[in-house]
Amino acid sequence: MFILVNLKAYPCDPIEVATAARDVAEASGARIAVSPQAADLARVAETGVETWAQHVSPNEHGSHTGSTLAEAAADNGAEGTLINHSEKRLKLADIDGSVQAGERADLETIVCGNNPAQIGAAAALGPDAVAVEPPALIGGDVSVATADPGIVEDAVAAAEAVDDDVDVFCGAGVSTGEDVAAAGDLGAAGVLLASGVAKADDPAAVLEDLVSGI
Ligand SMILES: O=C[C@H](O)COP(=O)(O)O
Repeated sequence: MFILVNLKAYPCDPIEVATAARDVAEASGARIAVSPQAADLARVAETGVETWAQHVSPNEHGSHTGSTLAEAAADNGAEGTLINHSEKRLKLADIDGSVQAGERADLETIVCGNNPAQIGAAAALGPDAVAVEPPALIGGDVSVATADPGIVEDAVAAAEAVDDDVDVFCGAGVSTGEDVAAAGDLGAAGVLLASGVAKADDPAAVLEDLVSGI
């Protein structure tokens, strides 16, 4: 199970979380990545933790003010990128373009979707993985794997029906090792989480608990 921690725009210290994630990953052998704000990519990557962008634009180099180029993310240490997160929705053509941009820059790609139908459509665009996140459960304290296990199972089936090379992640409300284990039991290859770590008083302790569920 891959544990991907999205720091969103929470007022946490990205270096504290990155350092804790690196240490827990090294001690446990678990795959843990941290996804900070674009402006923090380089200094988070310098800690040695696996670093992901929260978004990349579909654009190539050119007159695209305000864009986040996949190449720039990669040059600043990103190894992968989220695309179409529930809080950064894109048009279909732009999701496709961002997946291609990620591939162009050698970034791993995870396309997010709200439900199994969107997950099937996302899988058809050829990302490395997709992540199902019911918006109503994001930021809450009940894991998607507990509150709505069917949506995870249906997302796994939807992706598999399109392309069984595309891994399925789930996210929303994941904060414990039990949540990670439950997600794995439903067929998820990883979890996408944010508030459980980014808002924690002791991110290292939460990460240690999370990896206990792998
Ligand atoms: O990117 C992370 C997801 O939106 C889940 O967020 P959450 O763990 O705060 O529910």
